[in-house]
Amino acid sequence: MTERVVLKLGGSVITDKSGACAIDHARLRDIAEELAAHRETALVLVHGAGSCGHPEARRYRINDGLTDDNVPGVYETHTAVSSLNAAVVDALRDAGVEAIGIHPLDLGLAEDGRLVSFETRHIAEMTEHGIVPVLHGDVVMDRLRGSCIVSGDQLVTRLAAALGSRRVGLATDVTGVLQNGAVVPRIDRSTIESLDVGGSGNTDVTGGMRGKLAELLALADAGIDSHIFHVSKIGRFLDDTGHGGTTITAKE
Ligand SMILES: Nc1ncnc2c1ncn2[C@@H]1O[C@H](COP(=O)(O)OP(=O)(O)OP(=O)(O)O)[C@@H](O)[C@H]1O
Ligand SMILES: C=C(C)CCOP(=O)(O)O
Repeated sequence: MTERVVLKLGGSVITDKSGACAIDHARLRDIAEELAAHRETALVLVHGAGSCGHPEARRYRINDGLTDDNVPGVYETHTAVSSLNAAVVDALRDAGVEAIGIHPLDLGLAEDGRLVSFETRHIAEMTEHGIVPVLHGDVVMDRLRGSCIVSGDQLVTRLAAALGSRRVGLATDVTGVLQNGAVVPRIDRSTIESLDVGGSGNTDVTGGMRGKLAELLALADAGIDSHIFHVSKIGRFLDDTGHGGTTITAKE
């Protein structure tokens, strides 16, 4: 079976998270060039929402559930993050990567904030043909709440488990998980207690770094390690030559 790599581009690296849907096209071009140089890798790409989705999700209180007042927020949030998805796909295609956008709203169903169904067999099939599926954190219909936000981080864990991926990376705007300014090289359930991990510095409805680590520790429990590193180290992660960030692993 093809060894698939699941890579998430943090919303903080492809948008200016303090602005209003401010897409960093120059950064996207650089990332796309790097990924084009690794065309032999069977890649499944996920990206976060950054400033294209988090502000809408917060404004319409999507995670609190749907009421008569906030139904348009499903459209507004999905449209914002879909515009970012189109920009990511365009940048990749311009660099010669056979990328195609996939929207979780179309194929997922959640219950109390967690995906309960999510088709991945077509995604596996795409990678067999050199297609790079590009998914994103999204608003998803929820059987209990009406709707919820499924983060790119939740998608990463879901995809890695479903596709049997052993290489899972999250590129962010920080060099890794930091403690007193220094990168913590390894985190497991026993060491996380002693760390000071917060949310995001900007609008973020999915828990920032704290939410990310909760997802990745659950993935580690299922036997799959993952890596958080600076976006400039994507090439080194793909080459497995040392990303200098944090590895999230099961307790030894
Ligand atoms: N101990 C910590 N080490 C590193 N970053 C931390 C820590 N605690 C909080 N953070 C914050 O977490 C942020 C990264 O999480 P964030 O969710 O913003 O990333 P992202 O995945 O790029 O964004 P998005 O959720 O939009 O995809 C950092 O920019 C930093 O502000
Ligand atoms: C806010 C939306 C639409 C998705 C959030 O995904 P994340 O940026 O990966 O947390």
